[in-house]
Amino acid sequence: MILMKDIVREGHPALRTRAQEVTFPLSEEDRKLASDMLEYLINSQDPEIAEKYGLRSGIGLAANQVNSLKRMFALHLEDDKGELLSFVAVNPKIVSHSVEKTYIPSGEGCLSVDRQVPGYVPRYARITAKFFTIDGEEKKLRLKGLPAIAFQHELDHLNGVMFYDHINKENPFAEIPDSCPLE
Ligand SMILES: O=C(O)C[C@@H](Cc1ccccc1)[C@H](O)SCc1ccccc1
Ligand code: NI
Repeated sequence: MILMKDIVREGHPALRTRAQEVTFPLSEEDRKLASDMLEYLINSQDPEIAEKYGLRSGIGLAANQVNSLKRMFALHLEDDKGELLSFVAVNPKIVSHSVEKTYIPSGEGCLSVDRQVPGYVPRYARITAKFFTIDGEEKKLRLKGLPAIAFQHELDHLNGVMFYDHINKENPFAEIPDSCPLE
């Protein structure tokens, strides 16, 4: 199982390196990595397991964060209708997005960042995402709200981008044009 010691932190080169596309069929190693990443998120959201193993709660985890430069990330969260979104996205892309932006008023955090970095992180409010499942099936999802934000946060990791790269350096809480805060 993935533990906090397996998650690389700021300063590790993997967090600033673009991950490489995965080829199908996935190797046994890649399938295990995908399964372990999703398992981490599920474990981290279980209070007993999280306390027992000292896991920070996460709704997303990208391969770069466990020092693997493969274009894969896991998401495990409920959408605003209470539907569970739980999958590993392989070779994910945003194929279209709204002009309107959104942001979390309390800012974003990251399992690879052991500090608070205050400020608004502008994200597209709605996205159409395409990715492959670990079995090579192509999926197309329209996301909004926290799922859309999480997808963008994780896709950033695959491109070596950290959430605070998007924060206005002059004024971290400057109004974001054409945006609506996450409810
Ligand atoms: O480090 C990661 O990639 C996991 C991030 C993902 C994330 C951050 C901000 C906004 C959306 C996703 C977080 O640690 S997950 C923790 C979390 C939990 C609930 C809501 C927001 C963030
Ligand atoms: Ni992160």
